[in-house]
Amino acid sequence: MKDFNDPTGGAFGFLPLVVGVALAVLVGWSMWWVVRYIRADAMTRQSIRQAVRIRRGWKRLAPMLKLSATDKTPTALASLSNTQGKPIKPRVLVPALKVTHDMYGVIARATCLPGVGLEQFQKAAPHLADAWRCTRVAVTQDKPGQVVIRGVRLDPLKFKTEHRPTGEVPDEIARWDLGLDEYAQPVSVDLTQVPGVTVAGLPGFGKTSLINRLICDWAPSPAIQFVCADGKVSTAREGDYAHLVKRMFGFVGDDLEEANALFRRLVELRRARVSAAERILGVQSMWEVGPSAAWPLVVVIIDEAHTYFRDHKGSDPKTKKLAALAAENARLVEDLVKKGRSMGILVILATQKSTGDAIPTFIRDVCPIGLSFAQKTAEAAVAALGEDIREWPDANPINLQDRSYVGVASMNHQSQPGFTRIRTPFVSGRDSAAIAQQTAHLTADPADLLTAQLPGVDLTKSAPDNTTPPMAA
Ligand SMILES: Nc1ncnc2c1ncn2[C@@H]1O[C@H](COP(=O)(O)OP(=O)(O)OP(=O)(O)O)[C@@H](O)[C@H]1O
Repeated sequence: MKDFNDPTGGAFGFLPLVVGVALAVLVGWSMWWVVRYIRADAMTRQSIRQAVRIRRGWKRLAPMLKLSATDKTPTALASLSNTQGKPIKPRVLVPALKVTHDMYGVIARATCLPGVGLEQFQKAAPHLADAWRCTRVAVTQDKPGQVVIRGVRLDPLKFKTEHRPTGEVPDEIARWDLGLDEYAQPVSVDLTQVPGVTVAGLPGFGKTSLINRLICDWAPSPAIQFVCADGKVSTAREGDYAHLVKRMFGFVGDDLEEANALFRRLVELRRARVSAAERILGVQSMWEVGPSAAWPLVVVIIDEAHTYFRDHKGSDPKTKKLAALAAENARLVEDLVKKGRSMGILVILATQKSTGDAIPTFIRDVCPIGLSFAQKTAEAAVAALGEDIREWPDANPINLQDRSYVGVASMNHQSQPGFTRIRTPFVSGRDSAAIAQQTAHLTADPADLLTAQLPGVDLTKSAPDNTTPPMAA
């Protein structure tokens, strides 16, 4: 019954209930954390403890690192309550910090303050790394008024990872998931509108595994077709692509003449597509409408590319013929890289050779994305990634020669300055074989798809750019 003499209106009657609810929430929250902690692996537990330490120490650490601001203007409340006219102490503002964790370390989000923004946090990053006991700390800004501080306790580049392809059609066409960067953030590149990619590196450091992943992730899409020239083998039954060949509409080994015929066939496909684009797609660039099963993105993989381009020196007829074939191969591949993009042709060139002629510079320089696994010399790194790598010593692939860096590559992307180091995952031969088997029925020759859509039309005649290069002597 309501007590009309109680001036609090009976509010204290609810106090036990409120306290009870608050305690229940606290116990529930603590239990949730304990369960989370117990279920986590050893590395994640360390990160949880690290995150707790960071939260606890932040109020003291921030002013020491000049990551605080002093507000000298008294608040309205302080002015009102200051009846004795004493000087009011300025307030020290500390950025609010929210910290989450993962197995490698912590991700903290801090609010900016007047005079304390991205620049100040970036300057303080080495000291934050020391105070938080991190191998490295990076500060970025993902929205105004807030910075993201990524601290890694362990070097993500040194932890081997594995990727198991799902066999599902990718959500986004032409997105290449590469792995994790040095801050354990996922790295992927958009290969739409990209004419070519180069992949270099010492033997056995992960080039093939990287390309395997691309094929396995993309193979379930009928809008993508693959073709391969592998200079390391003589037949498709040998080597790294033996199990993937089922998902390829063409394959050649180290025979220069056969490779030449394949490259010519692809250049002819490019020309036929140029003449058919308006009629079939209604636009001049495939990327305006995107690839489809009828007009698929053609991924041309040229592995051990130096086999096809290397200079053959000698005056005997056989050597002369090889030299002419190699020169023509380079011209044909240059054509594909320079003119294939808008027609939906993407060329991926891989090589373990570390000299400038492995992938001719006139081809390398038109490939906007370059990746290099370990290299032995500075010159080899330049041959793989261009002159700029000299200015980025931390990312130079000559520092990746330790076996713990098998699977780690340095990448440059023409749209961004600098280089990113990436831990790429291992893809097992068994998994890629299974994907190739499951998706083999999707394999189709893009030239046949084209003629099926325009029966009776001679696309080689109507092509505006129909001068097929002369056959090698
Ligand atoms: N991303 C990776 N993570 C861990 N280990 C890897 C990775 N990639 C490759 N490896 C290991 O290295 C071995 C060689 O890899 P891969 O065949 O991809 O090298 P490669 O650079 O293509 O060599 P080559 O130039 O001789 O063809 C693999 O069998 C595997 O044991």
